[in-house]
This record gives sequence, C-alpha cells and structure tokens, in this order.
Amino acid sequence: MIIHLTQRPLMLHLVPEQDTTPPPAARQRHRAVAGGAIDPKQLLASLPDAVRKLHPRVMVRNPVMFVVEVGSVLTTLSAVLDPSVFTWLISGWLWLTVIFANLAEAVAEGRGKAQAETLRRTRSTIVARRLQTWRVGMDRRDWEERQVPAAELRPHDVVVVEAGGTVPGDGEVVEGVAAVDESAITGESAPVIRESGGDRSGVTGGTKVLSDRIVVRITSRPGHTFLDRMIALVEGTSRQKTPNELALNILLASLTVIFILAVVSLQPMADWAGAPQTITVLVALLVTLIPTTIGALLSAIGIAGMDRLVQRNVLALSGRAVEAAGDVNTLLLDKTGTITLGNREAAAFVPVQGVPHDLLADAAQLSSLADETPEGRSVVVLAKRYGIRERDEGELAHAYFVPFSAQTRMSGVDFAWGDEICRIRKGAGNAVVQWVAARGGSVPTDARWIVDSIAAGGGTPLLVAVEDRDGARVLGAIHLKDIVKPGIAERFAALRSMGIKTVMVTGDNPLTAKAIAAEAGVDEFIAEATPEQKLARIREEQAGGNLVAMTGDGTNDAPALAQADVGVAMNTGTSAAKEAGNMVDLDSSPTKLIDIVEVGKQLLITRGALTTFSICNDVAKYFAIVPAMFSGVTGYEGLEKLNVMGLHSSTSAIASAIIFNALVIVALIPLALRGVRYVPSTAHALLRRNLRVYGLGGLVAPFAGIKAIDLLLQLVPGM
Ligand SMILES: Nc1ncnc2c1ncn2[C@@H]1O[C@H](COP(=O)(O)OP(=O)(O)OP(=O)(O)O)[C@@H](O)[C@H]1O
Ligand SMILES: [K+]
Ligand SMILES: [Mg+2]
Repeated sequence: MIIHLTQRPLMLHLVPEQDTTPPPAARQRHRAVAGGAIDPKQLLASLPDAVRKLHPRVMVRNPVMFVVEVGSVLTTLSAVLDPSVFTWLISGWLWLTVIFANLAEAVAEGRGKAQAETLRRTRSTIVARRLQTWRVGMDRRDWEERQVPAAELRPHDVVVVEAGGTVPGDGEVVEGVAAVDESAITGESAPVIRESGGDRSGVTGGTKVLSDRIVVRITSRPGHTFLDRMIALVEGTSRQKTPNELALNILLASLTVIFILAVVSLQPMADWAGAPQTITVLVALLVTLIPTTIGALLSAIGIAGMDRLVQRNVLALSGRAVEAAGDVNTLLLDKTGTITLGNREAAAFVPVQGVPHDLLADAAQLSSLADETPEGRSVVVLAKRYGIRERDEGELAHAYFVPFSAQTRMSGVDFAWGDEICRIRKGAGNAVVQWVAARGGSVPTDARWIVDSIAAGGGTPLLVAVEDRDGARVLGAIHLKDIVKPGIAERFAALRSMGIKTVMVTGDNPLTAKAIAAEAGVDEFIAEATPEQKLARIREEQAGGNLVAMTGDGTNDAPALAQADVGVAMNTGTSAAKEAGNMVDLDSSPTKLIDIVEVGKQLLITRGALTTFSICNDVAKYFAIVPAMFSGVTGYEGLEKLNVMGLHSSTSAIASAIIFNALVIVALIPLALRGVRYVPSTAHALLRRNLRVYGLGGLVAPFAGIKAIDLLLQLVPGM
C-alpha cells in the first residue's frame, strides 16, 4: 500500500468551476458554425464529394436516389442513340438531381470536417511518458519512464503527465491532482480539476495539464479513444441509420416500387392508345412521381441533427438516443457532481459531547489516510489545520485500509498491535450507527442532532466512530460542504414547462437530499440510493411507459446511464460513466437536456415536414407530365383539361417538371441543415401547422415553379 499524501495546492481552489452557462469562448464557437445559412463556397467545396458519392455501391443505400441514378443512365443511353435537345436536357438534369442529393449529404458532412481536422492534428502530435517497469527496492517502489507515441498506448498502461504536457490517452487519474485545460475537446477555456479517487478522475486524451503532476491509467484501446470517437462523430463516418430513419426509408422504397410498377404498366396502355412513350419520358414520369425531395435530404437531416448537438457541446454516440430525446418525459439526475459542483470538502469537525476536537480530528485523519476520494483527501487537509501531524509509513505498517464503496458508504482503517485491535470508520450517518450498534456500542443522543443539523443545511455529514478495548462509540461528525451549481433552478423550471419531470437520485441521506432538492428546484428526490436502486427507478419509469433520460457522472451512475433511453454523462465524470451513456455533455451542465430535447424534437419535425412537402409536391408534377404524354392522342383529349398550367409544349412540360424536381432539392438544403424551427406546443398543434405550411406549400409551389421554368424553356430552340 502506497501512502501518498497529496496536498491539494491552494491555487487550485481559486480556479473557477464549470458554470451552467457556456463561457464566451465556447459560445463563440457555437455561433461560428451554428448559422443555418450555407454559403455558396461550402456547396462548391462539397461538389467533389458529391460526385464521388455517385458510385453505385454508395447510392444503393438510398433506394429512391438509386432509382434516379439508374434512370439517368438509361436516359443518357437513349440520348446517345437518339440525340435531341429534349433527351439531353432530361438526362443532364437527372444527373444533376442525383448530384444535388449527394451534395446535401456532403455539405452536412463537410461542416464537421474542419473540426475533425483540428482534432486529428491534436491527436497525432502527442508523445506519452509511459511508466514501464516497477522496480521494488528495499522500501522503495519505482517506475522507469519511456517515451512512446500516444497511438501505442494500451488499456492498463500507466503514464505520467506534468504541467505543460498533453494527456496522451483517455484514462483515470490514479495519483495526484491537477488543473487541466480541456479546451481542445470542449471549447471551454476555464481549466478544470482532475484528481484521483472520486467522480472527477476521468481525463481525456488531447487535453493539457496546466499545473502539478498526475499519474494516469489508460482505459481506451488504440483507435477507440474519445478523440477518435469525436472525429468519427463530427465526420459522420460512424453514423448508423436510426430505427425511425429505417422505417421512413422502407416507406419511401415501397412508394418507389409502387410507382415503378405503375409506370411500367402504363406503357402497354399508351401503346394500345397509339401513343407509345419513349424511355426518356417514362423515366421522367417515374422520377417526378417518386419522393425524391425527402429521399435526397433524409440523410442530411440526420447528420445536421447530430451536428447541432455537437455545436451545443454534446457528443451523441447514438442517433436513436437523439430521436428518443424528442419524447423524453422524465429526467433523473444524481446529486454530487451533477446538481452540485462535486467539490465536496471537509469544512469542520463536530465532536459529540465529551470528546475533544483533536481526538476526533486525529481519528478522522487516520481513517482517511488511504482514502483516495476527494472527500478523504480534504479530511486529511482539514486535520492538519487542527495540528494533527502526518503519520509515516513505519507507524502505519500494521494498518489495514478499508476503501470507500457506494455499497457500504463507509471507509476507514484497522490497526493491530499484538492482540490489540483498533478500528476506525467514517461514513454516512446510518451506516456508521449500524456499524457501532453491531459491535454493541452506543450512539450518544447529540450525534443524531449533529448529523441532522449538518444535513438540514444541505451539507453531507460523515460520522466518525472507533472500536478499541473500550468498545465501539461515535466520536463526532465531519461536515462536508458542496455547492449547488448556479442558475440551476430556472432551468429546471424550463424543463417543467416542457413537460419533463426531474428526479434527483442520490446516495446521500434524506435530509441533505431534501435541502439540496429544495435549493435546486427538482420535482422529486430519492435519497440513500444504491446503484441498483438508481437502475430500478429507471426500469420502473420505463415500465410505466415513460421515456427516461439520466444525467450522471459517477461510476455508481453507470448502470443507470446504460439503462436510460437517453444517458447523458458529464464530461467531468468517470470513464465508466462516459462509456455507459449514449451522450457526453462536454459542458457538464445538468440541464443540457433542454438543448438535447430541442434538437431531438427539431429533428423529428424537420423530417416530418419535408416528407409531407415531398409527397405533396409530387402530386402537382403529375398535372404537368400526364397531359403532356397524351397530348394530341385521340381518345385522350379529356386529359388536356389537366394541363391547368397551360404549358408551352409536351417536351417543355416534362423538362420543366424534372428541372423543378431537381431545384427543389437545392432550395431545401438550407432548411434540412438548419432544421424547422421548434416552438414548444402540443403535438396536435404542431401537426396542424406542418400540414398547413408544408402540405399546402408542397401542393402549390410546383405550379408556380414549373410554369416559370416552362416560360424560360420556350426560349430554347427545339423545345
Ligand atoms: N470517502 C468517503 N468515506 C466515507 N463515506 C463517504 C465517502 N464519500 C461519501 N461517503 C458517504 O457515502 C454516501 C454515498 O456516497 P455516493 O458517492 O454513493 O453517493 P453521492 O455521491 O453522495 O450521491 P450521488 O449519487 O448523488 O453522486 C455519501 O452521501 C456519504 O455519506
Ligand atoms: K419526385
Ligand atoms: Mg456521484
């Protein structure tokens, strides 16, 4: 057992902690990329990618646009065999239709590329100082240091990082405490504290250590670091279709098949009527009928949704979670580190009657010597102020340390001298009371009063007890202080107005929980919750038909984060929490769910609105193409009535419909990327509004658009 009494340097306490509002630097970054408008340069830059995506292997993933591509090939062939202005015009615009669809996706992906490039540069330059061998001397243990490229680090490797150095990989701080600049990852310029033990032990590769020295045990495999995942995410390479997206794709593919059958069976009819149609016209008819608008924009909408989350400093590792976020109705949060700053420190020793201060301080310190949690270290620091001296290793040779666990809620030490044994424990009030009672000891009446008064003020009381030849007894309490993150109550109120219930689940005692719950303004709280109970509460909510989000930072939150529909891990948290959740909030803001829900809703609404628009605007094109196909055919004069737009000629009518069909995709790229604005309202009102705007708009727009294009095409000779 190494006893390493790291004293927290005082300057660290002056470093500002994360606030719930993003700092100016991060906000600026958001603004820089968040603007919905795309500039033409972006379109141009994405053009090569759009052309590359024409490869059938890529296209086949999008059935609707794949059909258009096959149509483009067919019409090009017939244009070669039977050249005319009309056939070349149609085949040219069909290719453009496919390219525009690819362009939408390429532009959506391109937005993350620059960010990915910066992240790559960070990653490639890191050299790790790996601790290789563990030489065990007489009474000394030592590591040998070797420099290796960060990309070679494996899980369980141990590295050292000193002030000025870059953390070479994701891992846990196993020794020391440091101020870390995480701006490369979070865009946040204020440094944060990373320390061994508690819930702030996780460090991320690519961040910079500003002060002191930490020893880090690597937890990520090469190529699977947080930075790697972030790069894949902003580039969209790891993106998988969500269940909703798949369902919509199947619907679009089915519609496409139906229209292919309809168009194919049209030919014998037309033959019989004495008006056989060319391949070019049949393909043109098919392309206008199938839902090309949504087929072209669907993937871009999904990528843009993930991108909007990145802009709000949330890394969503699953698109399904983003969609689920749109419908969340319960949010569970843990207390320490999520609702509070998580900087729980010993503020005072409060002995029971008859016990001197320094006896309590000494016992508290002894029980904390090997307690690597921030709470434990802060007890050691406080004890020094009571004049308690440090123990050296020789004095502690017979000590057996009992580490803290969320199950026992206690930590401590056992000493043995010959046949005499002395045990010291500190921990949650009822855990220690039970421990004393089990040893036949008594709990003085003022112990309960001390514990309750600390808790009622929102502090966390830890009782300290000993067992020696005089029996087991409580000595007093340690007052741990933590602070509720600023501005949190208003944001919980905002969640309430969105119809989301907030529940705080904490391992802390009911009185402390009640005080913090009242201050933070959560709707409900559960105290003395074990990891299993956190998990059970989520299952219960889910069984009741609720979609549950969980926000947490600790290893004890990991099971709950994994079970929740939306599991948001704080970036300040442990790597276990970050692995378990499906989103990581780089700002570590407990109310980030507000943004996540907005983005989720916006994603669903945008997809719905553009699907409506797509299907409605195909109907109108029908009025342009069908009369054109049968114009001048005896027996079908009635169809001429459908030519309500009074289009110039049948060729120009068909070409206008195809050109309009292609242009509508380009016109809607900005909307697909920006997303339809989300105004909080009922699902019913939203649906009505969307049908009005996008349904009616979809019906009317083609009439005006096709007519305008037709007027221009009249001027082209040969049309
Ligand atoms: N180092 C420690 N030694 C002894 N007891 C501790 C120590 N740290 C915490 N405790 C006690 O154990 C209880 C449970 O701690 P745990 O970390 O499981 O939950 P928590 O962090 O308080 O709550 P949350 O789940 O909201 O983060 C604490 O409320 C405290 O009373
Ligand atoms: K179409
Ligand atoms: Mg916790």
